[in-house]
Amino acid sequence: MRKHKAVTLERRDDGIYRAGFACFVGRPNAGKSTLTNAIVGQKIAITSSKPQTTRHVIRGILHRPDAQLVLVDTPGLHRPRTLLGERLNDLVREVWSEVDVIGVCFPADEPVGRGDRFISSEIGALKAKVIAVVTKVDLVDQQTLAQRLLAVSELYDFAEIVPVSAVSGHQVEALTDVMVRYMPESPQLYPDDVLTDEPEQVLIAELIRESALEGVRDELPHSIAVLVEEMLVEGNLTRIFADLYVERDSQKSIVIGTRGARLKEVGSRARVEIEQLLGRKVYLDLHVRVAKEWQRDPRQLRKLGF
Ligand SMILES: Nc1nc2c(ncn2[C@@H]2O[C@H](COP(=O)(O)OP(=O)(O)OP(=O)(O)O)[C@@H](O)[C@H]2O)c(=O)[nH]1
Repeated sequence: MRKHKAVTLERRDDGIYRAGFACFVGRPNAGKSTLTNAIVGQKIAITSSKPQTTRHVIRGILHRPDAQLVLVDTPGLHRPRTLLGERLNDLVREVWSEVDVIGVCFPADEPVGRGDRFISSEIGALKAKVIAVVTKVDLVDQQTLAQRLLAVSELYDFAEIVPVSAVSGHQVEALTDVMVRYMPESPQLYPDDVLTDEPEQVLIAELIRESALEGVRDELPHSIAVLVEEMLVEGNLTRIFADLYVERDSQKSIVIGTRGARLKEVGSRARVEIEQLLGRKVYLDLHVRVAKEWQRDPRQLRKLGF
């Protein structure tokens, strides 16, 4: 995933080392997290077929001999209905003002819509170079792709428009090349071996959250938060104690399932992922707790890391 030989040789000719920050934005489900993972080559952001599951700003770092690309993964911008929604939007704007390149993602398998127009109208006055990324091109035929590219080009004066598929890998390298081209000349920003600067606990909490969201009803995603309370390393084993917060008792029963069957599934699925992340054996202890209306309560939000 991180081999960019041909490109690297070409870049090195100009002898300039570039480094900087980039982020992908776009409507929910546009494929931002999957693309971030495809570029960095390791599962660091959380993907899900449910919209708006990426909450924390997670950075993935692409290291090349000629450049370093720091990817900042933001939650989707949306109409805020709760305090959490407002904070998420503030966070998105903060990230946008700090990056060198913004890649606006448009899923090739859906027509350009109101959400896309809204986002394109919000990115105008920033210092960053704005490029368009047409994602999931493996899902459409050439004709549909051509229509999308045209519709996207009419939305905004993008510096570039790059069609990609994070799943097949098509054009992912070309995309990183374009992004690197817009990075400023800069010394290396992070040491070679750093892939993300998110603390382990946050990544683990996100993996648990992703697992808990699988197969639940559409209204639940925003109501689940996960907090890793404790991690104990014992020889080859890491014991993790985590709390899964929901807003109402009824949601608690959904998450737990009949005689705890669902929670057990959530736990085993998450454990496999966490073991992959840590490269160690994991014992996972999950508790479901009700924090009434946590999304509207500043104290609870702070406790849960927002
Ligand atoms: N076929 C195909 N599916 C993709 C591709 N990229 C992403 N997907 C799928 O699209 C869905 C959404 O992808 P995500 O990466 O979670 O999208 P996102 O934009 O980060 O979503 P939010 O966090 O909700 O904003 C997932 O089910 C992915 O597997 C792609 O290149 N091809």
